[in-house]
Amino acid sequence: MTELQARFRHGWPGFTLDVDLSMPARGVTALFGSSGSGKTTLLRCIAGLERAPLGRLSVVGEVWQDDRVWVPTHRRPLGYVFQEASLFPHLSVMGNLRYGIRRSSDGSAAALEQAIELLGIGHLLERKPAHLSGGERSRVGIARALAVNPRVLLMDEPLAALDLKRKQEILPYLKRLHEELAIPVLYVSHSPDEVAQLADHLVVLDGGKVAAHGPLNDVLSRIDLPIRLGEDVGVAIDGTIGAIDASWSLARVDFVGGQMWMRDHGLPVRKRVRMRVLARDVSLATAQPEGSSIQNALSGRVDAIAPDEHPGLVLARVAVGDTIVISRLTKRALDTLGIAVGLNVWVQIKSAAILE
Ligand SMILES: Nc1ncnc2c1ncn2[C@@H]1O[C@H](COP(=O)(O)OP(=O)(O)OP(=O)(O)O)[C@@H](O)[C@H]1O
Repeated sequence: MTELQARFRHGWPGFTLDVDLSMPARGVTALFGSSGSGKTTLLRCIAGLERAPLGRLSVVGEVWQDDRVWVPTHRRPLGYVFQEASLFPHLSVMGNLRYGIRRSSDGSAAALEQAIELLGIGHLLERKPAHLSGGERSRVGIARALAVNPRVLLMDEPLAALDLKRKQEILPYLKRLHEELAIPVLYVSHSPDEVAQLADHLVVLDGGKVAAHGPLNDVLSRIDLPIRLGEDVGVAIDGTIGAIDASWSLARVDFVGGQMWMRDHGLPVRKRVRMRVLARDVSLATAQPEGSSIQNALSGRVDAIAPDEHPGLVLARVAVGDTIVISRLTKRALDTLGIAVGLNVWVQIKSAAILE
């Protein structure tokens, strides 16, 4: 058994968390859902801060809860990162990191060193928390959680308290965690953008239940989910930089089923990238577009159509080879062009963001 398996039924009057999930043993699983959907309650059950009767939890082969076993929180080798990193003001950064380790049996000098390196805080070790920026404090908070050499890292909206600039500053470090940590990371977020940048897997919670669960793009490309992302509906496509056209400052991203030209961000050929393609930036045509300023036209087939939040709009799911994109179009366009499931169409992608 190599993954994280969690089965809990737990709640209060008016709310029940009712989940039975298997999450991968490494990589970032994002827990996404509206306020009150049970994301924090699920993390707290995993941490042992809530005790769901008849619950079952095993983390990478080790049982932390079942009918007979209950490992108390302080014996669970886990890191928990909250919105606000509550550091001890009288201790230096190093003192704060060491304090976390002393309380755990699993912390090791190697884990501490790796955490300091991963979060890029080596130059801050002697500082007191009062002399750190919000972003630096968050990085120290994450390093402290990692220094105990956890078997799972739980992160509850670690960026929520930061402004946009600080978020941008810290995201590269979170991406490194995603690439370099060999443990499962459960990451609660309200932000579809953050989820698209960081997650490999996505769990969508709705009213305490799992509305969808699976590899990131399988879930993002579902257009039938009750939870709607509004302007943020879209997919994340993994690919590699296939070529650079220096004369036009463009980079070609190759993915399963096609290629797209995008603005060149100086990334080298063969670099793996993730593209975020929002449904509002994707239009459909029934004939191959000519004389269009939109350079990325891909041939695909409509495989589902669903209503959008707005009564005048619909979402169409299109398979471009093995890659799914979503287009948001008006009902009138759908009707006029005769777009229906099974129709071959041209997909025009006006813009896409490269998420390294
Ligand atoms: N100890 C508690 N006693 C009673 N109700 C609680 C308790 N903890 C949470 N709740 C309720 O359970 C529901 C789920 O809360 P939870 O914090 O898990 O949601 P969430 O998805 O993390 O929300 P948010 O995104 O706002 O943080 C909410 O309705 C909340 O008010």
